[in-house]
Amino acid sequence: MEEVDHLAHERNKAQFDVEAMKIVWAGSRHAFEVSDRMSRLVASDPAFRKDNRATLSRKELFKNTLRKAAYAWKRIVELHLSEEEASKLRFFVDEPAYTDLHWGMFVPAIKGQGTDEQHQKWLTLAYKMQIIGCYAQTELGHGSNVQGLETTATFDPKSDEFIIHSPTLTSSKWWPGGLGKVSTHAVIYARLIIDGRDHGVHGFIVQLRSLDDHLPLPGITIGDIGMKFGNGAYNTMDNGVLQFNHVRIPRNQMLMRVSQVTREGKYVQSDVPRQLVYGTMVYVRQTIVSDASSALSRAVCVAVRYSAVRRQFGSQDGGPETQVIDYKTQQSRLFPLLASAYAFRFVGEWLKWLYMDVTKRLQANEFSTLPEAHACTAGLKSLTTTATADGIEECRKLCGGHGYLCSSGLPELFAVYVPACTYEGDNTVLLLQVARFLMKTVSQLGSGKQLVGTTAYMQRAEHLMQCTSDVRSAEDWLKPSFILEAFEARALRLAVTCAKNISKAPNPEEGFSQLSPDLAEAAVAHCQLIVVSKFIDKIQGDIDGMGLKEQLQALCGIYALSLLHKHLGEFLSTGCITPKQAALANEKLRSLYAKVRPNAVALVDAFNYTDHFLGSILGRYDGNVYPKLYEEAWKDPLNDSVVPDGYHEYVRPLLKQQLRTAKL
Ligand SMILES: CCCCCCCCCCCCCCCCCCCCCCC/C=C/C(=O)SCCNC(=O)CCNC(=O)[C@H](O)C(C)(C)COP(=O)(O)OP(=O)(O)OC[C@H]1O[C@@H](n2cnc3c(N)ncnc32)[C@H](O)[C@@H]1OP(=O)(O)O
Ligand SMILES: Cc1cc2nc3c(=O)[nH]c(=O)nc-3n(C[C@H](O)[C@H](O)[C@H](O)COP(=O)(O)OP(=O)(O)OC[C@H]3O[C@@H](n4cnc5c(N)ncnc54)[C@H](O)[C@@H]3O)c2cc1C
Repeated sequence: MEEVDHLAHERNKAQFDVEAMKIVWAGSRHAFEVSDRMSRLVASDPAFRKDNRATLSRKELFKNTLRKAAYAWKRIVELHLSEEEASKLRFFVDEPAYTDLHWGMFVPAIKGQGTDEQHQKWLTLAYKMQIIGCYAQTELGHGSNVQGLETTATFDPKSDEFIIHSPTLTSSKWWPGGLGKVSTHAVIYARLIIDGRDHGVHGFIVQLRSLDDHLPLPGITIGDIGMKFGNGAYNTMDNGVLQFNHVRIPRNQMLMRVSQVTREGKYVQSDVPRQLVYGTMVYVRQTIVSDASSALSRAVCVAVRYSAVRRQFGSQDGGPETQVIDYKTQQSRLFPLLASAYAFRFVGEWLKWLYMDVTKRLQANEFSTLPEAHACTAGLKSLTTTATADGIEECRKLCGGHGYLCSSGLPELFAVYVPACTYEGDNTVLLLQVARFLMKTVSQLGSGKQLVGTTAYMQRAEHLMQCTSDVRSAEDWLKPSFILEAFEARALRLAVTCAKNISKAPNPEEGFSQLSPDLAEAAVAHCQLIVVSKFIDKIQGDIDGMGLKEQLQALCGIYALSLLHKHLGEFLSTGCITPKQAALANEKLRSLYAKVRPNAVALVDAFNYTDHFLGSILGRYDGNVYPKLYEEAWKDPLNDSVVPDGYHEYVRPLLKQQLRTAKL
């Protein structure tokens, strides 16, 4: 039967070159080609089927993931895939697995915190997956407060070993992915004790299970922590619990780049800052920002396509009803999310550059940009994951009742995604880290110290503290200088107000604690400024292709002005803009929605997602939603029989009883 594209009329309206936008979205032609090839490879291979996850039991689900991971690895080896290709393949397989922690945290922890000899020994094995590792930091009693971890690593000079021990129930490692059932090794974090003295938390490589029979080694108790939120979803991962009972490891298994313990038991701190022990988290937070744009774009792709298919009300003279995407309320909820997906993509690209830059500097023992890298990765991780989790849920609502079906793909996407607000640092805890960085920066204002990077705008404090916006028309709100000034003034004024209020407290710590809700808002304002400014930078760079710049300008305007609208109280109360200017911003926003409307479907096509990856009947490329929803319903196991199991035991007796009652 001939395939019909129910969204063809939408695609024909596009005013820009979609193929060129695919390249901008991917980052480069090369990145696009890799991504396109890997997505097709996965989509065309039945071994990567994923439409049955919600109906599998935990054991079936987990075994299925083990099978996929082994098969993916086999394909990676057979096809000689590069690191870039392999990680794209993993992305399109779209299933959390122990391999994420092995490649995403265990390997980077050894790379970042290990010595050359340690790299030689452990990375050689890890790269071939001859050992499988995880990242065991969090404990039952402490996750956010890393300095509060209780596991101990006591140096025994007689045997030249560390004794790893869990002294309390709350010191049990709890949450590490891959730990529960698969990992043979872990990088664990424990307090280093030498001669009774506590030197704080350090990383150690510990073997957990036998490489012969996979049984836990002596002194180790280990298991899975149980089912998590949602069907399928993150339950493909074996998040684990681990206790040590005086387990001995050789001294050379402490990760010794940051500090060393000598044969004599002397603790030596190198010039490298202690915070490098937290380096793996900085790396992963940076990757999470790009992942946010992927998750949000996926939800938005579903919601935009379905909103163009779905019609409700407004039929005139028996004609078709209105497409729900034409309702202004639908646009005002959906288009800021579409704009955010693009915004997070570009800020993710920039953050990757920042991370690579700081890594190069660290290798050359230049540590000055580390605090900014920490603040940016922490803050942007927090901002983008919160917005993405909320955005996925909003997309579900934008799809009405059908969004609640698993076959929409949105419930599982939300369930898999939402822990990103917690893992790699609780989002509020991370905002407070940004706030500390901002308070330090504000305290340096007027000291003559040159401010660089993302806080360079504070250098113009004198102007930004007293300026009012010069916006006079709705059109003015499209000018980058007006947008930037409003966001800079708001961020600076919120930070300075916090600093002033902290200074009135009996001591800075008490003041910081009292002001923490305001500080978190100041941190959000600073991070939003970063995202807006990186979006503007992107547009001002080289962008080739018919109509691309216009579309990206519209999306950038929507991103910035919808935030301005959402946080209007802050912009007005800090006196950055007037109520009249706020009304003009809203007027501009409405006109931008109208500009994006005919391009909306093409703007999500530019993500280049296959139907396999989207996993959503509502988001199908061809828009053929209703027949497929109908077909899908019949596949549910409940429909295997006309009369359900349990009818004769539980329903029929009730019905009979009602009959008897009715006769009375
Ligand atoms: C089926 C599929 C099969 C496919 C198979 C394919 C196979 C191959 C494919 C290969 C593909 C690769 C795929 C890779 C995928 C990668 C994906 C990764 C997946 C990730 C999943 C996530 C899992 C989750 C993991 C975790 O959650 S790990 C635990 C995280 N924990 C936290 O984040 C804890 C949060 N807490 C903290 O960070 C800190 O404790 C704190 C910062 C909150 C406070 O710390 P502390 O008390 O020490 O600090 P202070 O406030 O006193 O500050 C001291 C100073 O230090 C500075 N600081 C703090 N942190 C840092 C830092 N990180 N860096 C630098 N500086 C830091 C502060 O600013 C202070 O500075 P100052 O003194 O100047 O003020
Ligand atoms: C799916 C998943 C996978 C994970 N994978 C791993 C892994 O592989 N390895 C690993 O080591 N860990 C892992 N974790 C653990 C994760 O890193 C922690 O759960 C996370 O860092 C949050 O810490 P917590 O659980 O201690 O939260 P808590 O700190 O107990 O947070 C509870 C509440 O207290 C608030 N709060 C805490 N401290 C402060 C403060 N100072 N000021 C204001 N409010 C505060 C928080 O905002 C939050 O609202 C994983 C977690 C999840 C959910």
